[in-house]
Amino acid sequence: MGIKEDIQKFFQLPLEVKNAYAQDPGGLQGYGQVFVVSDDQKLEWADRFALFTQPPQARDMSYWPSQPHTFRNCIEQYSSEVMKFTHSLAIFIAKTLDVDPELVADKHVSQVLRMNYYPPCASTPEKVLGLSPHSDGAFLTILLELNLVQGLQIRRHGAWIPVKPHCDALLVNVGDLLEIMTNGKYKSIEHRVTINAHKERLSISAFQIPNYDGIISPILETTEEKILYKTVKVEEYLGFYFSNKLEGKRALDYAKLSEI
Ligand SMILES: O=C(O)CCC(=O)C(=O)O
Ligand SMILES: [Fe+2]
Repeated sequence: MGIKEDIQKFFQLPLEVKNAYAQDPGGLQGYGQVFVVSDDQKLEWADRFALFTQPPQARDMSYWPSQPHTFRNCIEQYSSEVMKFTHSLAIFIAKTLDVDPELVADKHVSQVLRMNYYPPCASTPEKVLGLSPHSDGAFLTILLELNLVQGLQIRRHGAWIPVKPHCDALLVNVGDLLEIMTNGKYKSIEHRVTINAHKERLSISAFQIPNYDGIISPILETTEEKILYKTVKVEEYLGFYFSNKLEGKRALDYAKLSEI
């Protein structure tokens, strides 16, 4: 049994079983919604289940489901494979920037896995969103779509462009922290998820994040290069990111130096 089947089975479990892993109020881990910052906010058409998976000492096993019985194992394996993949990707990114790979090595050492279940909405699919427009606060996000239902869209020159689903491919999103670190040479991508009228959609996001107590500062290629972003504390940036409603790339304004 693989992770795709296990995620599907987990979301099919009765609500009271899933609720044994419910998020604490204000918490990020467990089963529930995300980014609920006020009572009168419009909710997203989705169920989610998030786990801190890396480094291993960050795990709280009380959130790791015992059903389906292969799930914990699958999560663990998937998590470590994605870590290896992200590491090669980060080295590749360092090469494209002509910087020492050591400089990026600690930027993706933490990982949060988030599993997303988007039920169909037969009556008014155009009136709901599975996930509001946002860019990811992470350094890199590795996304796997579990079935071939279209839903993910990216914003390009103001227009929403559907991303064709692939079940056998990993999709890589540049996150805000990579944008800051590259002084804007890699731009985080704004995206959202729409809802299908008849079919459910499932995906798993692996947010690759730097050490929580570290900092991110723009790496400059030349001394003449203008610095466009502030040096941010990772914990502070993510704290700011998670305490706000998702709103396009608004969170990144926090780190932008004003244009002169
Ligand atoms: O479900 C998807 O395709 C995207 C999920 C996503 O953007 C996220 O988890 O941040
Ligand atoms: Fe995202």
